[in-house]
Amino acid sequence: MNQSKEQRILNFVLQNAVRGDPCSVLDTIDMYCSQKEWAMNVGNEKGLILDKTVEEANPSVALELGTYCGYSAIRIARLLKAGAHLLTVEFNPEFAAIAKQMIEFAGVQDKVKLLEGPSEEIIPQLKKKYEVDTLDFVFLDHWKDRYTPDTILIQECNLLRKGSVLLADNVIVPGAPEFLNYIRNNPHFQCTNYPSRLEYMKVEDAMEKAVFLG
Ligand SMILES: Oc1cc(-c2ccc(F)cc2)cc2cccnc12
Ligand SMILES: [Mg+2]
Repeated sequence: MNQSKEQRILNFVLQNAVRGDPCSVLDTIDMYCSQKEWAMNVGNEKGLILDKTVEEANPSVALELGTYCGYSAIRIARLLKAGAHLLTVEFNPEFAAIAKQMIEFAGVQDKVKLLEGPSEEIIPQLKKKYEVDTLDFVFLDHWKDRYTPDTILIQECNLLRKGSVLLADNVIVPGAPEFLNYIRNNPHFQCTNYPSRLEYMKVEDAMEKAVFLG
């Protein structure tokens, strides 16, 4: 059975990156996906925006929707303070299996909890099953038609507090126009747009930050 692209990316990391060194894993994924096979990692350009947003938020509890191969989970986890942790949700079992190995190779597994399943099922479980009080940071990077319903669900589950930071990838490409309309017209959020480029491509993309005002 021939390998998936995601398996090829993982193998390239296992053979070329430094075990326990998150930055070398990120650089190796970026090298493979810019030179060999495009893949939907947030990449280094938008990754720098993600870094700055995470550093500014300095979250104790972070949530990621859309793990894929684990690139942004590693990117976020490497910046977390002692005792802080990231919960990352992946619906696709093949992707989750790859991400688990990628996260362990990078050495950030103690800071990351990978939850496999649909976001709409997992979000309502966060308080009771995963002992979350509130989320300090949320990275939305899953299917774009889930951005709005999951943002509403997160609010309904009382998971945000004054100052919680949401950051959404791909608001230009593939695009999340309905989410932009929802969040920019919602008086409970203060929004900022960060123009950038689609990972590994000379194509315009952007990230949207939304701070919950309570
Ligand atoms: O960063 C992403 C990029 C794309 C994408 C796919 C095909 C294209 F031609 C362009 C962009 C899809 C994503 C789906 C989920 C999370 N992130 C994505
Ligand atoms: Mg993305």
